Amino acid sequence: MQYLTAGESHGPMLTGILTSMPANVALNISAINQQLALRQNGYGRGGRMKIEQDTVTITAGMRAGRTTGSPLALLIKNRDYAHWQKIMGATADNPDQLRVVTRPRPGHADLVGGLKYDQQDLRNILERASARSTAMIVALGSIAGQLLAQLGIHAIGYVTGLGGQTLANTEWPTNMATLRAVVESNDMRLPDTSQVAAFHGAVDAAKAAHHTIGGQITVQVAGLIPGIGSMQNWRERLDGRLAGAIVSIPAIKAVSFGDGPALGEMAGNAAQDDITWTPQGGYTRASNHLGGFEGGMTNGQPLLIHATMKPIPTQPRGLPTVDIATHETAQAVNERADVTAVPAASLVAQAMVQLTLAQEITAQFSSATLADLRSSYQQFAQRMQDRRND
Ligand SMILES: Cc1cc2nc3c(=O)[nH]c(=O)nc-3n(C[C@H](O)[C@H](O)[C@H](O)COP(=O)(O)O)c2cc1C
Ligand SMILES: C=C(O[C@@H]1CC(C(=O)O)=C[C@@H](OP(=O)(O)O)[C@H]1O)C(=O)O
Repeated sequence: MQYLTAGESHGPMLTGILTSMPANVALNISAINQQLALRQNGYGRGGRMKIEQDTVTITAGMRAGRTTGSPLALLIKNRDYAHWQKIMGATADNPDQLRVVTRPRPGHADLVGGLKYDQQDLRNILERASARSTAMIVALGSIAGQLLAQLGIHAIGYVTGLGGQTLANTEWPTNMATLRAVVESNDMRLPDTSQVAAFHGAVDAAKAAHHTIGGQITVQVAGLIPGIGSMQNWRERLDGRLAGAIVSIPAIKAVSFGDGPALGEMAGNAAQDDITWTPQGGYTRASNHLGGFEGGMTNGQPLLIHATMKPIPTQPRGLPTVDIATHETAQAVNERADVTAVPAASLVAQAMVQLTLAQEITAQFSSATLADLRSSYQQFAQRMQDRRND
């Protein structure tokens, strides 16, 4: 399974391709659109999210509501394109309307990208570096999620910290359906709704102070059997592949599993997950310090993946920079921006986890059709279960 996206932030549309999706999966398009709406809904987003109303159109790989096994092609239109058509250079004969960007923003791709691709107009970099592309990632991830759900695997991304404020309570629901209902009930994607007002306050304070904030995200995955991924070679370690996928999300600067950085401070005998066995339940663990991975393989515990998002780089009061046209000291361009996008990024992280798991599972098991995948996955699950009980 492979996926790619194309499209500029203020261009006409985003395009996505997803290959090797098993045949005969009934896709729920309104469920994809619901995820797109949730991605837009996060508290702290800028004016752009008032313009867009993302919905997906699937133009290939599906007939009569079911996948055919052919590559899926997706498109999401950019409503904002109506305002940017001239600036985006829809025709070659309007160079004076291009609104050239020459003052790169520290923390964005503008300067390095401009140098690398030899662009004097940094818009040619920022348009594609923009996290607008994450709308398509969420659509693709939702499709991967629908496939995983057929195997009883469910992922949810949520926010656990914002601008230095972190959730103290770790007693939020462990049942995935309840957790999802709580997370999707509030525009901060918090698993603890008693904290929503405080987190809104952090966004409001940042906005009033003319700066931006980052935060902390967790993606939790339930229902995975042990033995997905492998210790045989570094590329096959699933925890490594997930970490790479998460860090590829714009503005994500750190990723960890289970107790994460705290593991480095713990005594060795307290940092592992002791193994127990009962005739009824087979092998079990009383704890999940390691976040569901041993040797790069799932160990049957829920996955707990944490990510840190840096503050949005575009500042209402542009940061010190250099104008690339003159080399003079300048104030960075102030494109309209989000105060924070941690809630949206938690959905993007969820999508990247869904895509990576779907990639891994369709590679490990026979997957031309959903029936093939189900039977080979269940056969393996049974073998792991038998081993646990023998
Ligand atoms: C959902 C989402 C929304 C974002 N919104 C903005 C924004 O409004 N303004 C901005 O400067 N950066 C925004 N970013 C972050 C930039 O896209 C990112 O910092 C930039 O592409 C450089 O990549 P890097 O931070 O990974 O180095 C957003 C990121 C995400 C995931
Ligand atoms: C468009 C999206 O996010 C954008 C990501 C982004 C950036 O620089 O990454 C900059 C902003 O775009 P604009 O300059 O048009 O306001 C965000 O709104 C989106 O999430 O759909």
